Amino acid sequence: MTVQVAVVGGTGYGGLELIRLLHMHPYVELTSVISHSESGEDLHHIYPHTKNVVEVNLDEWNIEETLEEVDYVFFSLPSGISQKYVAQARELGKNCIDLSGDFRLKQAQLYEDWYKNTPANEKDLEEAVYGLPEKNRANIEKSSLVANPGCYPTAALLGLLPMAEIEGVDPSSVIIDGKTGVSGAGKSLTLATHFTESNENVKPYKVGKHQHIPEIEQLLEEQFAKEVNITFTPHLTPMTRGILCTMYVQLHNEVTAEELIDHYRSFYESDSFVRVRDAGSVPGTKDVYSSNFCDIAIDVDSRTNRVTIVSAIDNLVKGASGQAIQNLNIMNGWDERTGLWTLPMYP
Ligand SMILES: NC(=O)C1=CN([C@@H]2O[C@H](COP(=O)(O)OP(=O)(O)OC[C@H]3O[C@@H](n4cnc5c(N)ncnc54)[C@H](OP(=O)(O)O)[C@@H]3O)[C@@H](O)[C@H]2O)C=CC1
Ligand SMILES: CC(=O)N[C@@H](CCC(=O)OP(=O)(O)O)C(=O)O
Repeated sequence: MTVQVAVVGGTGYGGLELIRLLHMHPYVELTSVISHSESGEDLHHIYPHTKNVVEVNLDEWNIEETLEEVDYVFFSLPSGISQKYVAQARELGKNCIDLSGDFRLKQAQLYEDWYKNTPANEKDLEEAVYGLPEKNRANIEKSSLVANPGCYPTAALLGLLPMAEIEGVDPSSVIIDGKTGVSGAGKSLTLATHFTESNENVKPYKVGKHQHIPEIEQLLEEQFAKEVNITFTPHLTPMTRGILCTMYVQLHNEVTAEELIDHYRSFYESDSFVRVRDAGSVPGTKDVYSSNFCDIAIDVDSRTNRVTIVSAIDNLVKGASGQAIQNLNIMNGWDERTGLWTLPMYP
């Protein structure tokens, strides 16, 4: 029942979170952690908190040797870089789960426009399955290349998908106000993530230009079966982990918050990681910290007939590495919660 797994990009934040979570997985043997910058080093020399618990020596990317015994490869590399390594692994017949944005957008031109990079090869793009289990479970089961969703799209889509079944909802009325912790930017320092810039500050960034806009629209278009243009503004906030999306949708029929809550609960009946709040209760990022949960609240403003939806995730878990492991579980026919069923860390 055990599968052999490798992580590529082992010293980045996503890679490190994969290592932490895979260590708790009963059916996984972490055979290799591949690092371009630190190969040959023991992991605990770079990250002393791993000592005596996960003892690995970092491998270099040597496709034939390091991946020989491996069944599944997690890629936690920057967008634009990942596609090249994924293509090599797929030539060897490896199952791949990619955390970057390289395989999420089905239209190559959209990828070029928003990521300003060359798109992945046509065959891999066509075969990649968008790894949002709550939407795509049946396709993920059969897939050998999973494009793990972006962090904001995970939070936004889980909050918005059930609205497609509410009569008279125009998805182009959707406004998403997103807030993220600084770990969302990865471990490399930039001026924006510098302590003196991000501490005691909340700041919008990539206004109207964020690469997750076409990803959210692509999935909403599938769900609503019509063209969708959304407004999305992300904000950097002074916390380490967490994504909170507060979203507004215009209603054209009269629906109560209680009716919507009932609808959301039946929509997510089989989805263990989505928790819908009772009326009047709203989640914060702390309610899901270090866990694979997505907590959702819904309210209706009867004065404006607008719905407010709040969705909270941990960007590194449900927004990246936890969801990637949820996808591994689905690909193997295991209970989706395997290795992930933990309480959020609180306070
Ligand atoms: N952080 C987050 O919350 C989320 C991240 N993602 C996506 O996951 C991926 C990883 O993100 P994250 O871990 O945060 O980023 P980091 O910058 O923390 O890590 C990326 C790692 O990739 C490796 N790497 C960097 N440049 C190159 C290169 N030119 N060639 C080969 N390897 C390289 C390095 O690890 P090494 O030297 O060890 O190989 C680096 O540490 C990205 O695509 C990101 O967009 C998706 C959702 C959420
Ligand atoms: C704080 C911060 O900068 N967060 C990043 C998260 C992006 C990410 O991880 O997404 P991709 O995988 O689509 O590149 C951002 O907003 O661009």
